[in-house]
Amino acid sequence: MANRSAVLAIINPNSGTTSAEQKALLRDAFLRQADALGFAPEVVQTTHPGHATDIARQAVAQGVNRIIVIGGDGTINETATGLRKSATSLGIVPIGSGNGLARHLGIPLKPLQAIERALKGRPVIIDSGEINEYPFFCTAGMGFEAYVAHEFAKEPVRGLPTYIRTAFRSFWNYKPQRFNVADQEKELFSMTFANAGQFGNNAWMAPTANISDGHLEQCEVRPFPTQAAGMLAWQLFNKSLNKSTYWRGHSITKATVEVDGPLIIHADGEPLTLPTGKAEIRILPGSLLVLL
Ligand SMILES: Nc1ncnc2c1ncn2[C@@H]1O[C@H](COP(=O)(O)OP(=O)(O)OP(=O)(O)O)[C@@H](O)[C@H]1O
Repeated sequence: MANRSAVLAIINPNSGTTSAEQKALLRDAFLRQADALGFAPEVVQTTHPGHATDIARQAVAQGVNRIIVIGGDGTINETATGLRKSATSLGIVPIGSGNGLARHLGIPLKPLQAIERALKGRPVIIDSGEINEYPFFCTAGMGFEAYVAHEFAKEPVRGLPTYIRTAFRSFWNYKPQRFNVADQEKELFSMTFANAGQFGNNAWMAPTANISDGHLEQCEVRPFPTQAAGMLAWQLFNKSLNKSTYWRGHSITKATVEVDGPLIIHADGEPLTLPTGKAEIRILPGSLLVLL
């Protein structure tokens, strides 16, 4: 028999709210479909945070062509980190809480369809971003969205209902922050660096972001009166936040943001803290192959 092309699936047992049984069914479906299509499939389950990056790097070194993540944006981030600037393509089977990258790219949200897409799809080049040493593929940001990411990480249960509750509670506790951006002091509710247009769950912070144009969208939301919150939330999910007078966005390739004291940020929803208070953001054009 001719040599079969290797395809590796990485499963995060901790992603989203899918049960262990459902994940086992997806693993079996992946193995079956890949085998039927003539691949030599293998599955690895992550055992700890950061594990997916190591697995991906090892697979790249072994010349594996396709790596398929069965997980959420955090696991996709970790895997894609190991694949940047390599010839190995990333397939996405979204089972996370937000699935921002999959939604932006139009990848099916039904896992069986997504498996088929990843196995039959062709590699398409996209950009990625970096905030200090942390890569991101969807969005990175600071202000309210970072505050929510840090609060969400403290919750014992993941998933959309928990996220909504956390965001709602955070809104009442959060105070807009002062940022120094390009030597200009500004008070902002939030600041986002968008490679993809949305955070996940169709919350479109950057409705016009193009994931392969060699630029990030820097989106700023000014502080707003409480009575404007409903309209802003509606525009966020209606993909029309760029029509709001509180929103401002422009295309960048790099940016520097500073605050007094440690800066809390997120990269693809993962909560991080920059102890120096300084964030350097940049685009890495055409740095990842995604199976579409
Ligand atoms: N075996 C494991 N045990 C515990 N945590 C893990 C394990 N493997 C990976 N992780 C961590 O789980 C976190 C969450 O995973 P993931 O992003 O896939 O799901 P999610 O958060 O539910 O989805 P989304 O990012 O779409 O909200 C990641 O930060 C990853 O580092």
